[in-house]
Amino acid sequence: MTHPASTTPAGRAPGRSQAGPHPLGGSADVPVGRGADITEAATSRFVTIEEGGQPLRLHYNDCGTGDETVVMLHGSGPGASGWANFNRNVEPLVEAGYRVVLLDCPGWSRSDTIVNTGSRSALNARALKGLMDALGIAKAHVIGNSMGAHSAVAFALEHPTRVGKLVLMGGGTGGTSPFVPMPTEGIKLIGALYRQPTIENLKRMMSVFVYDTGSLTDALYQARLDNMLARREHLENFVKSSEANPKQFPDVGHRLGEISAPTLVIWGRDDRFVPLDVGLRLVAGLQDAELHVFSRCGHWAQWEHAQKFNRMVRAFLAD
Ligand SMILES: O=C(O)CCC(=O)/C=C/C=C(\O)C(=O)O
Repeated sequence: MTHPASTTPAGRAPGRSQAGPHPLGGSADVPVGRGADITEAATSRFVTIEEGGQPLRLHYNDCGTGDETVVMLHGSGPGASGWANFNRNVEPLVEAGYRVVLLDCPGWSRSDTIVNTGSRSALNARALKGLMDALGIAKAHVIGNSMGAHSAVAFALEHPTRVGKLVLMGGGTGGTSPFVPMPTEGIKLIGALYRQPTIENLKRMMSVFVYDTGSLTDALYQARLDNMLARREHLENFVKSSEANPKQFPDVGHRLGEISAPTLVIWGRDDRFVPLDVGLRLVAGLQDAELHVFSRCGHWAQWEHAQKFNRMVRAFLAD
């Protein structure tokens, strides 16, 4: 894989964690503890790792304290971020005693931009390893949504001793569905939105994204649009990456049997981005997996059915 240097100004020492805004004070390296307000601003951090011989600055949110860490990896939509994807899922895990880390993958939100011509699943897995190494996290449970699930599987394949349990929603491997025309309608709408980032195209994408569009507020649309337009280079570089390599998320179905990590697979029956049969492939291929399907649910199970999702994940991780 080759890619131009990221936009990070040279000279930052890889592996050093740097504070983002931290109104609660305290060390840049100390996550916000239980009980303190868990907000995006209070938990915002930066770390610089090395990728392809270049410094790559990553943004992440570090929430709670605990002996066990849960890392959450977001999806590939324009304007996505760890916080945008998982803000309904952080506090229940912090309250259960976990440290929760939300990574913004390279090319999203406040992480450095990048043109990726290889496997984006593998790139994100390297970023996760670099983050964990920088933070001294030896092992973590990994929760991945869509692209985040593809990346979690790539990480488990490359670093099996660094993974506790996996929770995969709406993703986990690329490949062709035997039942649904590809690219799916949702993936086509994501591509259109990257190329023409307008509120109209955002609403078109989100109208397919979740089952109950009544839950999508103007505030959510605006926040998402602001996120998208704040980093136009991310949008442009996603398009360049896809043109250079249309298979950003390769099919690793033939390698799923290598993964022994206990895995909870969760899908929306009405997922119009990554179809349910990918979930069936995961359960069939992984060594130790179980599947839960939500009816009345699209591509964002952790958001659309947050309370039940959080209860299930807490029980699965504690088991
Ligand atoms: O192309 C794939 O297989 C992955 C698609 C994907 O990751 C989409 C996710 C979108 C979001 O999570 C989002 O827009 O928040």
